[in-house]
Amino acid sequence: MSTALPFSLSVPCPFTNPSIEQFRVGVEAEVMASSQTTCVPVMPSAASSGSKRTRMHRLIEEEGIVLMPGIFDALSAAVLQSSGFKAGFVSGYAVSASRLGMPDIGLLTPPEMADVARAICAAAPNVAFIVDAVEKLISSNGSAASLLLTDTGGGNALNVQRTVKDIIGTGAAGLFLEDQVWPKKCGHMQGKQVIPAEEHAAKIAAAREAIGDADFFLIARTDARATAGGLNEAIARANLYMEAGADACFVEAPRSDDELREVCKRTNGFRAANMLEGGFTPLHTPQELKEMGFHLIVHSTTAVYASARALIDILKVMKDDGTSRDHLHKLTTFDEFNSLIGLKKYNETGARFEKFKIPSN
Ligand SMILES: C[C@@](O)(CC(=O)O)C(=O)O
Ligand SMILES: [Mg+2]
Repeated sequence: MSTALPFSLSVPCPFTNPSIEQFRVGVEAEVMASSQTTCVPVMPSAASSGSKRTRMHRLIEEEGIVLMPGIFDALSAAVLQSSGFKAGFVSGYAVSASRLGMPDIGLLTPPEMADVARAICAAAPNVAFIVDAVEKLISSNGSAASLLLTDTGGGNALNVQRTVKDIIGTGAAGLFLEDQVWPKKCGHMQGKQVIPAEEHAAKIAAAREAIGDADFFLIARTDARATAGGLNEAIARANLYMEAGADACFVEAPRSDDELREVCKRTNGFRAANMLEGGFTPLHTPQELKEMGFHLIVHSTTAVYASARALIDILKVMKDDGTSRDHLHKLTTFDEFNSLIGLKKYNETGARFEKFKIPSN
């Protein structure tokens, strides 16, 4: 069985053998070497990730840190755009809930996610969206059998390339690609497992190749913090994925401010953080995260939780009172809502073509 990576690493790297034991030895060596470094938030360049400058690179340069609230359908995307956000996150957690009414445990399929992402990008064309890629692996639980399957079939790279091209086709500005074993779970749930680091690095390299010249930003996520290797392994993985061609890394679910700082101190390139209410990671403002050394923030669940809260509350009113008339302040008005979804613009467009109507006598 071949163990070579389909790309070359610019620094000596311990991660070329699929034995997870040897991977851990490499992680420990990296920890020893990196413990000498200090935390200085620096702005990486597009060139440092080996990719070209994209919409997302420009936003990071302009804003210093980019806040991307998670949204889940065309309406929430329209609200995001009208609120003045330049970037947003198409959250797998929230789409799974809104499209399927199901939890974020790997039930959403790639075409369902691409379909939602397409509607979102069309509804909010001024916003740069990062899509939480849904991407099923052929098999990947770290066992010899699964490695053999993926090595001989090369299926993961092909599936990743198809996913990436599908998401580029939706009009999105980038995606998250994560290293969880399928079926994946929300990063703040228990019982997560990750595929071998080399396998995910190969997927990142395959994604980079599929992106080609497209204006598209690749964020490599690792969920290894939740596994036996802990934060050290997660950091080593993030750096490996950056070497493989990611534009930014995302260490999911650090458990304290110290861990957030450690991620910034020891990972290379642009960094993303996830502020999930009720999750493992302490919540911070963009300024606080910027000072730590982050460049991108997803607030994955805020909008879907707020929507659910609003629906629960108003539907209780309806159940109890049978009318909304004493609670209109909790609703948008008729005019406000129509304007949100662009009625005026559609009416104007329609009017421009009315001259072609047959005159009535
Ligand atoms: C970011 C996330 O993947 C949630 C998570 O796993 O923490 C999402 O789908 O919004
Ligand atoms: Mg997700």
